Amino acid sequence: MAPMSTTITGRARGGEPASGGPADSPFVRACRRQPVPHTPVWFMRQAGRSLPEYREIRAGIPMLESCRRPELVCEITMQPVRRHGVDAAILFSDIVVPVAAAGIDLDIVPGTGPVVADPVRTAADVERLRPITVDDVSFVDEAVRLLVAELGDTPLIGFAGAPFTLASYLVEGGPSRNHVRTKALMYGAPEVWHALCGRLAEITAEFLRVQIRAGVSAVQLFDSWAGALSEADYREYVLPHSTAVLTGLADTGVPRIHFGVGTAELLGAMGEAGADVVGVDWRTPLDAATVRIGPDKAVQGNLDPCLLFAPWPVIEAEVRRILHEGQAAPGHVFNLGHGVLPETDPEVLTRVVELVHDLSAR
Ligand SMILES: Cc1c2[nH]c(c1CCC(=O)O)Cc1[nH]c(c(CCC(=O)O)c1C)Cc1[nH]c(c(CCC(=O)O)c1C)Cc1[nH]c(c(C)c1CCC(=O)O)C2
Repeated sequence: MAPMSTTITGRARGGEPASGGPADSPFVRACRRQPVPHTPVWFMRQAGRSLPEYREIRAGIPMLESCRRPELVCEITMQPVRRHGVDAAILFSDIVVPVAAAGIDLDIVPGTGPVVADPVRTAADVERLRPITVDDVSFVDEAVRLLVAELGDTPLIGFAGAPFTLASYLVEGGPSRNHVRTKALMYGAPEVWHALCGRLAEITAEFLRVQIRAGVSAVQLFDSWAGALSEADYREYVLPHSTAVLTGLADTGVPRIHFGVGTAELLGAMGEAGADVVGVDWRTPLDAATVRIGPDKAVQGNLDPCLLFAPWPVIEAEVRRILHEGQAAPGHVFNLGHGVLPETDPEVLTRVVELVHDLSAR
């Protein structure tokens, strides 16, 4: 990793790629559907419990507290970059960080996920979500600035949770299998639902703008649980809010990635929300996904995270297949179809990075 010796000048503005720097990296170029020297690769949840160095440095520090310490965020974000040689870093944070900053009392419980003390289910509850400014998440601003200086030519991905996925945690009060209460609110009190998602869209957009102003090279909007919806309901209840977030960032010129799980039927609609890149899970081959998404967007994915537990020849064959199918798209960022599982052998991840680079070298 080349240390950064001068000020950052390589970042793209207004969609014009500068030469050198992260804006000219294979990852950002692939997002923009430009020619690349090799297919770039990173992994969702690459920073986390699969790494012994992560478990060591996090020991005794609660998750949300870790997200609020810029030096620690910087170190955890760097760990997978150093170890695996991935083409992008992703900020160590969580989708509920801006919601906590907006005034919602919540915690991230190990082995469970986000837990909300008083779930949001009425119009009065929605009022508890106040808008955020950079001052509410100054630790994120600081962490991104530290990272951009340390990463040099390696791009940093900022991220946020999309309104539906955030709303699901807020309405259910925690992780949910069927999103029953969320859907009950959506169908039963659509005006409350839209007010909630409208506020979440504003918070999310500001959270992403803070990261963009601090220097991230791309952003990913995680709508992890959108696959629970039919396309018709997605279009009616979710798409307007995700569109507000993504199209609201168009003026920044920073590539936008939009990802969800189980979204085979939603890929076209998710692309319409204003993404440059659509993330695809392992259920849909990338060539089929490209037909649904259209020829003007790149794709990201889509190795099944469970495949990393298979014998190496099986993994190798799958990586080859995905690289081949990814050629149907105008740009391909190699990734998993969802996050790295905590039990994953990190050495396998490193080998996958090498393999993707070797097989795709042009
Ligand atoms: C749904 C969602 C959440 N958080 C996130 C999503 C969207 C992505 C997805 O679909 O997986 C996003 C997220 N959360 C985290 C990142 C860090 C960056 C990365 O390396 O990808 C990112 C991008 C760190 C984290 N966020 C969390 C951890 C684990 C906390 C720990 O290490 O103790 C990490 C590394 C906690 C968390 N936070 C959440 C869950 C479901 C969990 C796991 C709970 C558990 O199994 O312990 C909510």
